[in-house]
Amino acid sequence: MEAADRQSLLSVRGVERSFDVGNSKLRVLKGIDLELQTHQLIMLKGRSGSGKTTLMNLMGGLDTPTKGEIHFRGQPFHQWNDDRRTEVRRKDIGFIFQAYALLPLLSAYENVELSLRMAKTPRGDWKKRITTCLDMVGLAKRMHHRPFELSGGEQQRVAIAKAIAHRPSLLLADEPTAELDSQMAAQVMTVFREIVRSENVTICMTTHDTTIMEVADHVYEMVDGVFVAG
Ligand SMILES: Nc1ncnc2c1ncn2[C@@H]1O[C@H](COP(=O)(O)OP(=O)(O)OP(=O)(O)O)[C@@H](O)[C@H]1O
Repeated sequence: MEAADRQSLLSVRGVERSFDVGNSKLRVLKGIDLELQTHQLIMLKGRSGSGKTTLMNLMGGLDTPTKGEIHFRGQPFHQWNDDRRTEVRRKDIGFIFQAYALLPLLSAYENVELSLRMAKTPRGDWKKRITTCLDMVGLAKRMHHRPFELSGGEQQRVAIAKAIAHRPSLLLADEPTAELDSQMAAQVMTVFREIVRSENVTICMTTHDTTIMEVADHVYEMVDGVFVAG
């Protein structure tokens, strides 16, 4: 992908986020600027507690900034109410967060189906899309297995299929390789690179793993609520 073919997807400008803790304010993000363009794989690194997850929650519209602006596809995300952000989230953003993990009683196929249902994708398109997504992550043969019948790496790949099924333009992944051994982590990264190329999606993920940072288009390093030059 040539840089000239990319377009702005998400822009974070001067973003701050504080939390009330008892009688005091905890300043977690202290002025963040970040630009995501289409067709990119971007990584956020930083020590535990530096504010990465807080930023990802803001980028995904799960939370709103105390100060600053977030524009998603040129729209003022930071000014929208919960309902409007939820609507965008269901249709145009995918998450691989612990809290959005697979439902244990549903098969891989049914887990992926769930995001199409939530995004109100026409039912007639489900089967083909679910099969395509599970195929993309190399799990077409195991689509009727439930999570407990799959390895950690396979479960994470089902989570990827689930997160991209509704064709989001942004995929946010919080530590998607943290629980995986290095071989499985490498597989997940291969899938990520492939879907950035084929699915018209931008991926922004957090990681502590320096070995996988090589495949990123850009790595932002967060230290104590601000980015430092990497
Ligand atoms: N809702 C909240 N209320 C109060 N404090 C919060 C809240 N959310 C996050 N924090 C605090 O903000 C700081 C940053 O947390 P955050 O989860 O963003 O860090 P992180 O860089 O993602 O760390 P990790 O790598 O461990 O996930 C922590 O000190 C955390 O306790």
